[in-house]
Amino acid sequence: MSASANASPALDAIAPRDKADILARALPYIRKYHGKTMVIKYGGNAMTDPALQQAFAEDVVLLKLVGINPIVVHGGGPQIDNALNKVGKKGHFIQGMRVTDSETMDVVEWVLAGEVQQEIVGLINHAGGKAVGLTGRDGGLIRARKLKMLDKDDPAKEHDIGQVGEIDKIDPSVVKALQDDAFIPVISPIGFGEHNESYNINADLVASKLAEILKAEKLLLLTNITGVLDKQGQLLTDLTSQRIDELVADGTISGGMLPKIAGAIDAAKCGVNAVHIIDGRVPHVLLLEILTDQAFGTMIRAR
Ligand SMILES: Nc1ncnc2c1ncn2[C@@H]1O[C@H](COP(=O)(O)OP(=O)(O)O)[C@@H](O)[C@H]1O
Ligand SMILES: CC(=O)N[C@@H](CCC(=O)OP(=O)(O)O)C(=O)O
Repeated sequence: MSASANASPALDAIAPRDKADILARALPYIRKYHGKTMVIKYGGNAMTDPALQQAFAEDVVLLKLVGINPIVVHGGGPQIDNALNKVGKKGHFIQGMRVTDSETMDVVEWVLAGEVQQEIVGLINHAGGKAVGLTGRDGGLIRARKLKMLDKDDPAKEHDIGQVGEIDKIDPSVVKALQDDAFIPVISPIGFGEHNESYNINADLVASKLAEILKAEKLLLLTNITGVLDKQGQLLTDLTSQRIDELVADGTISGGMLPKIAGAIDAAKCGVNAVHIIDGRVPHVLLLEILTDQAFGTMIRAR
């Protein structure tokens, strides 16, 4: 494919000098982030449009080629729902986590580690990168245990949500080896337990923990909304731990945003410099977020 295959009339209309200026403005960011790790959570809801998927893959490859280390953790909630529907089952969530009986676990594994992961790997490789798909089993990456879920209104009450895991330990050696060797790891959020059983782990929580363990410079959680919204639907551009507690307590943050925000705040508290929840529906949002001064979505700060 020639470099001009992606040209658009709008881009062609920009004067050469302005084009050069736009490219040159990325230099300070490339210098700042060269050699740094960025953990990117690619949400299942953000990966439904082919043009956006291609833009995502191009961004990941470009970051790698300028010396930044992207690590992709993918979700696939809607894709799992579709597969469950085909076998006559309906997805059911409690506090943002999928209730996972053993039949559902089988579907989760083949959808995430099969269809979804391989599609992302294929797109990145087609864009010129060297992506490698992993699950938490590979190289002993994610050891997990059964999640103990307490009811958010009544902590004396416990929900049994089946084979949903919480992370026990991350061994990042396989990820480090791959990233040092010019590969781009693409990780499915599946862990293994002490009896070799599989666990379904929320992808935001995997991305957050990996960002912490890898001492990532940034954690970017790509989703299908502009960021965290208040009760009136306005974007909240900056959130602290205390404000998040209030928004969870009064029900402003719910559903899939609950594990996302929990992971984000943990990563921020554990030293990840910049944690952002951003809109994966914006084409090339990764390049815009990392290599320009454009602010996107919600930034999460420990204090
Ligand atoms: N306060 C909030 N601000 C923004 N989104 C919220 C909020 N509370 C709940 N949500 C829901 O969380 C969803 C994002 O979580 P989720 O569907 O799990 O996305 P992903 O697949 O990207 O992880 C949003 O689309 C929205 O429906
Ligand atoms: C326990 C749990 O809920 N696991 C998620 C894993 C996939 C995921 O996190 O996908 P998104 O990022 O697209 O929501 C699930 O089964 O849907």
